Amino acid sequence: MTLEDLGYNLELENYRKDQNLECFGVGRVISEHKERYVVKTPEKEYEGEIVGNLRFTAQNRSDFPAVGDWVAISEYDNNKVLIHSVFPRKTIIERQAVGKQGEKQIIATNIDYAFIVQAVDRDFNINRIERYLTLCNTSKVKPIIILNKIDLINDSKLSELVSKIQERIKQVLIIPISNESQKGFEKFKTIIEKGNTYCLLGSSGVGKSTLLNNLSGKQLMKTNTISASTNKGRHVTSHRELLVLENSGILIDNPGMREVGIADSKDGLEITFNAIIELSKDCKFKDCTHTTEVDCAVLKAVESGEIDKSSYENFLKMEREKEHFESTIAEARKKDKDFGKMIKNYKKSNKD
Ligand SMILES: Nc1nc2c(ncn2[C@@H]2O[C@H](COP(=O)(O)OP(=O)(O)OP(=O)(O)O)[C@@H](O)[C@H]2O)c(=O)[nH]1
Ligand SMILES: [Zn+2]
Repeated sequence: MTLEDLGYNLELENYRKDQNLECFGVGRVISEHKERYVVKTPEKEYEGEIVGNLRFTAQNRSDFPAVGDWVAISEYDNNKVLIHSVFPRKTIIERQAVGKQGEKQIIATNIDYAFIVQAVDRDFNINRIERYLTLCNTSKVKPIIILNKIDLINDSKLSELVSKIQERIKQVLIIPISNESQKGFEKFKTIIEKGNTYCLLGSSGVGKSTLLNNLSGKQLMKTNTISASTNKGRHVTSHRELLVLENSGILIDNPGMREVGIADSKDGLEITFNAIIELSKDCKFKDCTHTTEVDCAVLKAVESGEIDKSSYENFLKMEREKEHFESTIAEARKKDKDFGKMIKNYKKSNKD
């Protein structure tokens, strides 16, 4: 295995030279739990710890290493390294931090492509695909739609579903597959390229773990088909969150990725709902909400069928969520500021 197999490239190497990091080794973070990292190099997997300087200069959580990061390291014990710095990230997938309104948490970095996995049975829902697409657009990760479990339907039903998606989502590759019958896998495997990093997005039960096992050629993730326990259908997550696939490519799959929603998606929404955004320039009012206004170009297009009604409703829903999210950030910032002011006044009054 080489560093390139792990996704290393010339751009990263140039950065390393520019920053005079050549005295350090290079590795990729493959898991993180409470500031304990596992760093992978072509030779080994190390336990990683960040150096004090990195901790002290960190402005916030996102300056700490995350799964997918390239880091400058030095070995200090047989299986241990110190992490000195984090290389610039090409892409970032993040979500709202649990319990912390308006704060973000990085789930993974440097992902090139996301497989948006959806099953053709009960799970099939184009709104949900749009949701994940928006996340991809926000994160600058390129999307590919994987339609799974096609063994459950016939070919004509499949082409019906594919054209339904294509009506609303243009220019995204759709690959129908079945883990069960292995149909579609040959084509699927050809799009996975060496040096590229992928992730799996999709709701619970669509077959992500099964797919991962199929791609890795090993049983890495336990899928529970029969489970007597209370948490039925839950898999046991293996320790490695980044793995090098059998033939080529790197796949990141961690618990956070499975719970990801939409965080800050302004630009993302604009790309996903490009047609709506374009039309809204023709609305009579600049601040048109496209709900009740007269001479609203968007509403007109929905009426005439030019814009899909469900796509429009999904757009409004995501806009509302985004606004809510942005106002919680603004509130949190204001609180911080007020607190800062209070401290300042306090210090001042103590001086006087
Ligand atoms: N018929 C059929 N069933 C499948 C296919 N792929 C996966 N399954 C089944 O779907 C169920 C859920 O699969 P998982 O791989 O655990 O789904 P997951 O997306 O990892 O779900 P979480 O672990 O909850 O996120 C299991 O019972 C699988 O055996 C398929 O191609 N066809
Ligand atoms: Zn409008």
